[in-house]
Amino acid sequence: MDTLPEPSTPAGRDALAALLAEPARALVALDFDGTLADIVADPEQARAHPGAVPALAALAPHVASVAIVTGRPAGVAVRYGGFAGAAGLEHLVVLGHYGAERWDARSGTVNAPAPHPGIAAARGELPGVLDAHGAWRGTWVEEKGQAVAVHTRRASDPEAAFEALRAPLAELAARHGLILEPGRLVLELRPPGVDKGVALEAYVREVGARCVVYAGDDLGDLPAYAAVEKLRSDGVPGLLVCSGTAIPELAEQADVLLPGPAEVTAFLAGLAERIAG
Ligand SMILES: O=P(O)(O)OC[C@H]1O[C@H](O[C@H]2O[C@H](CO)[C@@H](O)[C@H](O)[C@H]2O)[C@H](O)[C@@H](O)[C@@H]1O
Repeated sequence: MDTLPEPSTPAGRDALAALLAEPARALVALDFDGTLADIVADPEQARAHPGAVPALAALAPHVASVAIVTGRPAGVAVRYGGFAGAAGLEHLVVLGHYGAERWDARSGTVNAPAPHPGIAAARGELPGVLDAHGAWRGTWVEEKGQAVAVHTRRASDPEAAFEALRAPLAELAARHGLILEPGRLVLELRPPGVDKGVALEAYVREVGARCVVYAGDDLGDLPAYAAVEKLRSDGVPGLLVCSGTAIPELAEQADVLLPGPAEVTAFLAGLAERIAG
């Protein structure tokens, strides 16, 4: 990316200017699937764009921190991202399970809470609930450890399966003290208590960032966007980047709208280049 895209809003332009003026005080936080990795039919085949690690590694030494904030288990995002042991990413942090888990490149370890008992109970009932509501051909269950997700992308009618399963899965989640987290053709049953907004705000405080960039593509990124809006109202400049237009609410709020992970990667590389001069 020879020239950085001009943010479409005054707040976005202020944030980009603040970042370029004082990069050492900035946090750059990114979602994984759909933002750094292309959306693919099989979630186990998702991998970071080949330019993502080099771009993040070029940027990281210039900013206060680079973090991945994902709905994936932290260890899975580290593996699919190719983040472990990457030169330049020695301080990378991955906040997984919407912030409930954390992997630190410094230690190479994942910190995770005790599993919520509702997950095992809901998992046990899930096949019966799926059967009772159409047993959509091609529906796939992702075992996430701290959560369980029902994917409809490969169902015979992905949107219809998503809509048909939404209410029964919300009911199953509620019965076991869980919440239903909807995403791009995925319905996830997970413990309550944390979201990407809570995680982002806490991490901003931890690193003392005075400027934030957040990039995302999905419904689960809306709380992070809201956290950036709140930080802005507290005087911390924030730049909202959206990858793709799958979620119109996100695209409409963004200061910078990019087509997908290839362009997000180019944007990160462009930032690094501009900062390095
Ligand atoms: O917070 P994220 O990093 O964006 O993770 C959100 C969910 O991403 C994955 O599902 C999505 O990507 C899959 C692979 O491209 C795609 O097949 C699926 O339709 C998408 O919803 C992942 O499987 C989930 O566990 C994450 O919560």
